[in-house]
Amino acid sequence: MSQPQNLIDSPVLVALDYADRDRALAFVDRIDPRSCRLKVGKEMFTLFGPQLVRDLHQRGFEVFLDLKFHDIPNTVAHAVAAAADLGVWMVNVHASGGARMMTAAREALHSFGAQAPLLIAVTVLTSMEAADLHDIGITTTPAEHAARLARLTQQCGLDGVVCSAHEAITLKQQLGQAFQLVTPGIRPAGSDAGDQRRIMTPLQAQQAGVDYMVIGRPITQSADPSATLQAILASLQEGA
Ligand SMILES: O=C(O)c1cc(=O)[nH]c(=O)n1[C@@H]1O[C@H](COP(=O)(O)O)[C@@H](O)[C@H]1O
Repeated sequence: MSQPQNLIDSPVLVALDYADRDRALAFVDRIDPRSCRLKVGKEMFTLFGPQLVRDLHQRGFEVFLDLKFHDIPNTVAHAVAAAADLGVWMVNVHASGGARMMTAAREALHSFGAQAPLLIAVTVLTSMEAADLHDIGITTTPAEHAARLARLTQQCGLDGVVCSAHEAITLKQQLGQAFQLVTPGIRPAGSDAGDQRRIMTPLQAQQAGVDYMVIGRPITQSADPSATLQAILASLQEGA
């Protein structure tokens, strides 16, 4: 295990969603590991596997392994333990996998002690709105459904949830400050929403009390990704 010990204070998690490893690393090599953490998701992990995570660790970055595990409890428990073996800083599952699945995932991390990654659960994807939930038989609002899944996640002893920044204020009130909120669907003013639906600007998310904000395309697809990241960090510092 080669987990970097950055102890960084930045709330920004850059979603490293590139199909090209060289382009991804060219960006990574231009930024400081103290300025953000990196999220490796399904695209890059499928293309480049665990070696990519090791390469990022070697460069001093902490990594959120975003594979959103959702399977039978035994399979998810082993997958989460494999992520811990890789030394990642954070790993996630889908809360809709249910209480037994989330509990199995948490128990799989016991033996890692203080080296265990943060374990969080996805509530309602930020790309989903009420009509999408309705299609799959859920008739409550995204906010109500996210709150229900977040409560279940906390009861199972996980560290926090992935949700929309729109839900942050209510979830912090209901579940307490220590329960970590990770919010994708972050769009600096004027940037394209793309497939995201429940969005907020970085500053609004910070003011709503989120712990970590995931930002992908507004940074990675900008003409100068490292300058865009710096501008976002500066706007957050001004607002703090
Ligand atoms: O778990 C996630 O990170 C996640 C959950 C969610 O509800 N919505 C969501 O967008 N994500 C991830 O966050 C990133 C958002 O990227 P951008 O939309 O490009 O900023 C992507 O890598 C998604 O896979």
